[in-house]
Amino acid sequence: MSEIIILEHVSKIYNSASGPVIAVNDVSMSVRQGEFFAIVGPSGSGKTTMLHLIGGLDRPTSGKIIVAGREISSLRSDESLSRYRNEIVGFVFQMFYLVPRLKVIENVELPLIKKGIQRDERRKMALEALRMVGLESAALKYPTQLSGGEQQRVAIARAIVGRPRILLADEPTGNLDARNSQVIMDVFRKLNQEYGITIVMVTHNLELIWYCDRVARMQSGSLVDIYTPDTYDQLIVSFVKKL
Ligand SMILES: Nc1ncnc2c1ncn2[C@@H]1O[C@H](COP(=O)(O)OP(=O)(O)OP(=O)(O)O)[C@@H](O)[C@H]1O
Repeated sequence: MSEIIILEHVSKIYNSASGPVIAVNDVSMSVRQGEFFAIVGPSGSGKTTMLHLIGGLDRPTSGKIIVAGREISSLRSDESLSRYRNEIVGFVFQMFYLVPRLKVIENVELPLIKKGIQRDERRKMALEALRMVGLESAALKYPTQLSGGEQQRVAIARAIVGRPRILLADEPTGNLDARNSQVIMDVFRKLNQEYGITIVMVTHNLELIWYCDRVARMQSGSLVDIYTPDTYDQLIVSFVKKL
């Protein structure tokens, strides 16, 4: 399996009013093509910052980030980072960020308008993305007519409509109950296994790690360890000890 995301000695320091904050501290790791990868850790440990660095939403202070063969840490202009985001990654957040006055299918089409894709093709691609998340039948509804879990599936369809190789998800089940969280994870598993999309997910919820191939644990900006299913018990114990 080849490595689609490589981080080499990556650090991110924010300058806040109370002085510099080391959000990510000298992290080196990689994610393999086709992997379902999670990042866990307590609040403030640097998980979201890691995801933003991988997704080109932010730039590292030092270190190298290579995604799909491109060194994104050396991209200087906002345009080149934005092009990278449009071509390679899709984002899903805890909030769904759907436009309430647009129909579901129109919400899913939005990233394609930015890419200049024609209407008929857009419709086709959006319907296919909705089919991939099992929501084709909701295409003509409005977001407010859907449950929270369904709205998150629409947000996922919007994230994958441009066929990204990597899906980055930040607490994607944070606003959902256990049942809907499970549905979302089943959708991720399908996208990962059937469509080969590499997934990197940040989560607080340790129940979700069982869906993942590997899990990185962050603590105070540092990568403490990487776990595989045969060592998830140790990961859970390390969390319980902190309670
Ligand atoms: N734009 C910013 N300016 C200043 N400090 C920041 C900024 N973004 C993040 N930080 C700080 O960096 C550290 C890591 O934040 P980050 O959001 O990555 O953690 P997290 O593990 O995702 O936390 P949570 O689980 O609460 O979302 C925290 O101390 C946070 O306050």
